[in-house]
Amino acid sequence: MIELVRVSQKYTYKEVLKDVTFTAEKGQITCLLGLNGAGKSTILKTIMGLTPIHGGSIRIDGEEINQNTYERVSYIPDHLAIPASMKLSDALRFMEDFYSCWNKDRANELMRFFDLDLDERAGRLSKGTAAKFNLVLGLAQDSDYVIMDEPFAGIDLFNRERIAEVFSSELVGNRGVLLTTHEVKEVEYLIDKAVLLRDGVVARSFECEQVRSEESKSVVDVMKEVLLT
Ligand SMILES: Nc1ncnc2c1ncn2[C@@H]1O[C@H](COP(=O)(O)OP(=O)(O)OP(=O)(O)O)[C@@H](O)[C@H]1O
Repeated sequence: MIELVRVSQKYTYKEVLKDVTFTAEKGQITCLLGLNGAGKSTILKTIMGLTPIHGGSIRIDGEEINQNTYERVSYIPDHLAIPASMKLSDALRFMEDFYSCWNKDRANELMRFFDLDLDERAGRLSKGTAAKFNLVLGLAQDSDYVIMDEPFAGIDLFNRERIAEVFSSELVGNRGVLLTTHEVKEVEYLIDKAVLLRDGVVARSFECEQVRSEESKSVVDVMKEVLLT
């Protein structure tokens, strides 16, 4: 389980996260939701140790985050971070050399799943194709958790559906997924748990199925109630 306990974070004097507490479990898709600037990307970066925290703690399967825990978590940022001139085949080779947890078979399977061309260069990919290749780079690592920042941003409906398919496939399997998205209406059927953030504070976190059955509300209904009032 990824566990944040009373995490706070500041950029210079601005307090961006305040006492953030929630968990993201293995085998579940947990979604961080909130308006622009609520602190979603900052939370993902703190879990990956990319930005320091000023209070609280972050644990992965009970262990405080450290160099070893990063091996268990793969991070898919909101942009493809490889040189534009690099061929996809070279990027895959680079990842294989760099990551001991790289799963070559899964990488090949994902390339086929998304129908990606090994000879294409990163800089020539459309936004949707770049997003798919970004998922390949993240999901081909044998990690226990996958963290994704806006995997659906700017992607057309049909490509979004193709990307969403991967979440319920063996390619994600029993891993824990923590993601952010603004496309909640379209993908809420995928989400097990929602964590609503308002101005760096967890305003509510809930199991989506429970809210559907007990309160007859969708995730968007709860978001409107909690974030817009
Ligand atoms: N490097 C930085 N320096 C200073 N402030 C920052 C920095 N990065 C983010 N912030 C501020 O932290 C707050 C949270 O930003 P963050 O990117 O985490 O929000 P978000 O919920 O992911 O937003 P969005 O939905 O627009 O992507 C914002 O007020 C933002 O201006």
